[in-house]
Amino acid sequence: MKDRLYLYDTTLRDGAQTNGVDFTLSDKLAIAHMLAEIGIDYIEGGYPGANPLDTELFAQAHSIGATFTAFGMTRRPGRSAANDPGMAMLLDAHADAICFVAKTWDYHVRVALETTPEENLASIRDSVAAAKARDREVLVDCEHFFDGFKANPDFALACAETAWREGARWVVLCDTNGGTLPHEVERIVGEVVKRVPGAHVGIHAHNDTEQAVANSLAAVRAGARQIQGTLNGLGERCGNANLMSLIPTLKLKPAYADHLEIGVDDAALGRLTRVSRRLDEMLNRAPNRHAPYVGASAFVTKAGIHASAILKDPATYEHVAPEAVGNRRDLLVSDQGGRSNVLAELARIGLTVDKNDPRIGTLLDVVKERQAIGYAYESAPASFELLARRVFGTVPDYVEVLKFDVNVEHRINALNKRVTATVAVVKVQVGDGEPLISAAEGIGPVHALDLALRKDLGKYQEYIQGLELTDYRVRILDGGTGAVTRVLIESQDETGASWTTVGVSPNIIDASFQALMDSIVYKLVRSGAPA
Ligand SMILES: CC(=O)SCCNC(=O)CCNC(=O)[C@H](O)C(C)(C)COP(=O)(O)OP(=O)(O)OC[C@H]1O[C@@H](n2cnc3c(N)ncnc32)[C@H](O)[C@@H]1OP(=O)(O)O
Ligand SMILES: CC(=O)C(=O)O
Repeated sequence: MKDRLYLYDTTLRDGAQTNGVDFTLSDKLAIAHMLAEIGIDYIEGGYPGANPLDTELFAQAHSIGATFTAFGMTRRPGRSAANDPGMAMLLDAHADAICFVAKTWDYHVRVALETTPEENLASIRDSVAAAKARDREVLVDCEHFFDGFKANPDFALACAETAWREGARWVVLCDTNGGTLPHEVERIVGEVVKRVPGAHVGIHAHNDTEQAVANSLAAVRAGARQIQGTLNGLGERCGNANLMSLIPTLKLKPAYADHLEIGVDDAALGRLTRVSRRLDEMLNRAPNRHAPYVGASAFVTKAGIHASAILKDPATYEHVAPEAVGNRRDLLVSDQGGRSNVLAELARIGLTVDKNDPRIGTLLDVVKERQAIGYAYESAPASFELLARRVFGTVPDYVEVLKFDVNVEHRINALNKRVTATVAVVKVQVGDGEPLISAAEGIGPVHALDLALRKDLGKYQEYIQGLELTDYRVRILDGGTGAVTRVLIESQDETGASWTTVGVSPNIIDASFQALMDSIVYKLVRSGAPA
């Protein structure tokens, strides 16, 4: 029989304290449903009464499917629970549970609360009793517990024990300032569980030494049975324990999975990567590619020696299977790779090639030469695909660019306003016909060039109608022989497919033009345009 370990999500409360994060009400509702769907036991919605959004959330969020929890502080010193407006908001909120934050460090009681240790203990007692009287499940977040324990263990333990004896189901030990180390957490939680049963002890770790996940696991090793954390590690300052790392660890690592059970099933585990990306999308943040388990690079290898072994058996260089968390494996082609990376990439793009084909070596040499002058094929798979298809002779000569010209003019117009006008002209040869000349005005040189290029490609025009440039990134590189510019362009088409191409040149317009041309030719190849 496995021990049940409970997961408590505080994305909507501590996560809302993240610098740069501002949830809307619909974000909060969507996140709450997403958390319930993956099997999180407790969802802390926010702090009713602290702001109109959180108050409204508790009016609207019903039947979430997890224990929906309201957060707030214990009664203020010198007031009764019945006469504390903050407590009243908390007790009136439509929540299944109430989580009180309580002081447990005597220094904080003196300096921040400006009261006595006895009054703090009374405040914990009264607050828990008031919530119990309203039939709520009660949790007490013991703020600064670890720092408090180091300064005055008797007082910190008295606070935790008071909460427990008054009927709190959970006494949650908080590493509020995030400075405690795993061996300290394990030792201190070990002391707490002698006084409060581990089945009622939780951990709330902040990530200020990047050990919030390790600290949470250390607490579990010492007997704690609730972990508080957030999606993608959101939270005050450096964040909270990242549930996207904790959940797979608890599910997939025998040290935990063999004796502990969480509410997340295997199917939900397989949706974790999607959940993580969805949160970033809502927050308009670029996902952390290097996030453990769910990051885009978590199961990607550039190294040739690794790729060669992975092709034989992925377990050689993977600690868990990417599919378990809904992620995927990728072997990239770059200057760090060998024939195995190239073969894997050729298979991915659907080019069937004998593994002894000498052109594999040729392609690898070209990639390495071009990476040395600034190309980055691992970031521009569409340009790699074109390069590979050209080496294997499968890209038709669709379009030949005979000339292009960009003119940027800055002037004062008839209304006495300063204006900058950019015009690009492109001359291309398509098949045997007359050369085609197109001009376009854009908001900048690359925009103008893009518009002119795509204005008239003769018989290929119909294939590129839905093509759109969606991102443009420039980096100046110093390769030792003077600065060169690397341009990465992301494009999208009417099917929603997107791809990235690269151009490199000492001249930014030239680099952009190469990336634009690769994007167009890639689209023609994708669309199966005839030669
Ligand atoms: C470790 C954590 O993350 S705890 C959660 C922190 N999150 C937040 O603070 C976000 C939401 N907070 C808020 O919107 C506001 O701070 C409110 C509405 C809660 C309170 O606002 P205000 O009444 O204006 O008080 P203010 O924020 O200035 O100060 C907090 C007060 O609570 C008191 N307090 C702090 N913790 C506790 C506690 N655990 N129990 C009782 N009182 C407490 C402080 O001593 C201070 O009292 P004072 O005004 O007499 O000095
Ligand atoms: C409660 C809380 O967020 C903390 O102590 O860090």
